[in-house]
Amino acid sequence: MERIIFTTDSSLVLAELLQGVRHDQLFVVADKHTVGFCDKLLEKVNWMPLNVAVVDCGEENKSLVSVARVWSMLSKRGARRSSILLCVGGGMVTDMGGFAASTFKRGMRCIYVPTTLLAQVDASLGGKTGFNLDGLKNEIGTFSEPERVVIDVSLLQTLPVRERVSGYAEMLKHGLLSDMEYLERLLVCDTNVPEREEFLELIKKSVSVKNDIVTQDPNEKGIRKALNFGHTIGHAIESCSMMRRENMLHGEAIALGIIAELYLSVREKGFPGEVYRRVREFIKRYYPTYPVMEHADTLYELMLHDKKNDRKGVNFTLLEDVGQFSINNYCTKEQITEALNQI
Ligand SMILES: NC(=O)c1ccc[n+]([C@@H]2O[C@H](COP(=O)([O-])OP(=O)(O)OC[C@H]3O[C@@H](n4cnc5c(N)ncnc54)[C@H](O)[C@@H]3O)[C@@H](O)[C@H]2O)c1
Ligand SMILES: O=C(O)C(=O)C[C@@H](O)[C@H](O)[C@H](O)COP(=O)(O)O
Ligand SMILES: [Zn+2]
Repeated sequence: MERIIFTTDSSLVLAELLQGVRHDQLFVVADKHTVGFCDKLLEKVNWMPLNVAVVDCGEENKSLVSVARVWSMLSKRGARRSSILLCVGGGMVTDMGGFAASTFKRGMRCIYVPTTLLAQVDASLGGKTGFNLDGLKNEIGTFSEPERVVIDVSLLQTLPVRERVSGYAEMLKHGLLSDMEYLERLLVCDTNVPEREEFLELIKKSVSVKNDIVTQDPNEKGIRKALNFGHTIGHAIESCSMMRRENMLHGEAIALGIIAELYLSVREKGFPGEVYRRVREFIKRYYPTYPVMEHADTLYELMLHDKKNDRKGVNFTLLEDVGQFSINNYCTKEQITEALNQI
């Protein structure tokens, strides 16, 4: 956890972390919204606005074009391996910027300042970096941890409610993977008007759930596949929606994936039906739906690209109970279609 710093004064923390880094060796990547945070974040640091790469917002820009923009800026401005790339933004920026850092000159130093709920509780942690290719999620990527992750929940004040609800889906996943007490707290918390202190506690709990799993299996050989719960189907929904140029958010797609994969868990692993129904009801109340049955064949084709798959077929993490997961389960197209029908 030493890598993860919680603070309410991120500009002070950054000034300390960047002490000794020459101003011409500090580089920044942000998107068109989050670049607005840089003046305040770096108010105590001598930095050069020319050393900033600004990419367009949104999942469709988690792309090779954006990565190349970051690489070009680094190269033209004389970045070295010992330079620092500061990634300021949501999961799009930390995944894509982290990838750029992990490959520039085969790896340069990197620090994340996650500015969305989703990035603070999930995307900035654990070292998965990458970008999308031909509509497929994170098709290209590396495992590479930033040196530090600076989590400042005061940065979330400007986050639109829809983005906050999206991030909450990954917290629900963490609740399902950890214990009933945490899941219960999430299910009774109003995602629209969270009470600040309580919300900080929930964020810290999610960070520790993710961190505990990643520490045991950083390269996803085994139990880290638990963190992919909801994603076999969720990523297919997200890709389908991205290819159709709809604007579905990662967490919105994962929430629907959680419904379907919990249903499979009830059917295949005896997950308690009552908990499934409560989680489904919560997701139905707060998240937009998607016409999955209209796209069932496309979704199945997309699932065939899931990174967890091997020759046995489409690979699912399923749950036996809250906090008890089972990895490497293979489901048939018929089982998957029945699960999609529950969304
Ligand atoms: N590496 C991982 O382990 C991991 C985990 C979960 C998700 N992800 C990835 O994360 C991405 C989604 O991340 P996201 O939900 O943060 O989306 P995002 O990075 O696209 O940000 C969402 C929007 O919010 C804006 N924004 C960011 N911070 C803001 C703030 N404080 N105030 C106002 N607006 C703000 C952004 O500019 C953007 O328009 C997906 O690509 C997903 O695959 C990665
Ligand atoms: O950290 C992990 O491991 C996860 O699976 C977390 C997910 O929430 C995240 O969306 C991740 O990027 C998915 O990775 P992928 O390997 O399925 O592309
Ligand atoms: Zn995710």
